[in-house]
Amino acid sequence: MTVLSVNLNKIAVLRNSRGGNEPDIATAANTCIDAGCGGLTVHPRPDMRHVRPDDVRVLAGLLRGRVEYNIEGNPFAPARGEYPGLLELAKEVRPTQVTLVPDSDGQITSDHGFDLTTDLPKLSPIVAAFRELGCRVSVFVGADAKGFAEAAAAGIQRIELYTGPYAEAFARGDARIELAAFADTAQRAQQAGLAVNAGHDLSQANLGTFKSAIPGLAEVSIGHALIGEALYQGLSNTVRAYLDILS
Ligand SMILES: CC(=O)[C@@H](O)[C@H](O)COP(=O)(O)O
Ligand SMILES: NCC(=O)COP(=O)(O)O
Repeated sequence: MTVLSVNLNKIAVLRNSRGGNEPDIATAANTCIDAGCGGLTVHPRPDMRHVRPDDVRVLAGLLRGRVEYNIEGNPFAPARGEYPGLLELAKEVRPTQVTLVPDSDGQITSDHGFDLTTDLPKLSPIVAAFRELGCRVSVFVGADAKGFAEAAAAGIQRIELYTGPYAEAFARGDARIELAAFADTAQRAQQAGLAVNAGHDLSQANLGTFKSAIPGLAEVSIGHALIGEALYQGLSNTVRAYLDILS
């Protein structure tokens, strides 16, 4: 069974566009949990465009003992203003999982993973710090990733496959090359003892094909497409509700 972890960043983006608290991230979280998701994901960034540190804290209280909590971010991004840094946030809220992503400042969204063959020496101490807090540690990587045995020895427990290139190829009509690369990477990671997560631009259109190609896929985190699809799938009901009020 692959866990669906719903990424709530886009709820925060919509809310932040106006200030105030609508749409409310706690209501969205409860709705996803009631619908049966196995986890919730947030990706706070120092620029505060998405989910903010206070959201991370509110969700921690709301989720505890109900579903898994996955916090994504760059562990090397320094504290800035209200953003205390990923390790400090994890110290406060003790998520189930942290997913380490090498986002640079100002990046619109995540577009690459860590290179385990060169980044492991700098990742190792921070991985140990997260493990000491009791967090499962996953590292965001691309389809060409290597160095899994060394990553496992450093305490990394999972990889998250950056599926953006797969989603693009699928949209172009032929993702066979990308799927084969991800399947090979997943198998090599699993053979080294790492579990395999995946995420970025997964959607109702492309998820089934991806899941079929990756046996043992542990978790998918999905936000952008899922929230967009929720608008389409809920829009007619909502228009009808307004018409009822006006009738
Ligand atoms: C690591 C990853 O792929 C996601 O965390 C993604 O970056 C989140 O999406 P947003 O760009 O919507 O914050
Ligand atoms: N880790 C990927 C994630 O949380 C969601 O990515 P996206 O579905 O918003 O592209």
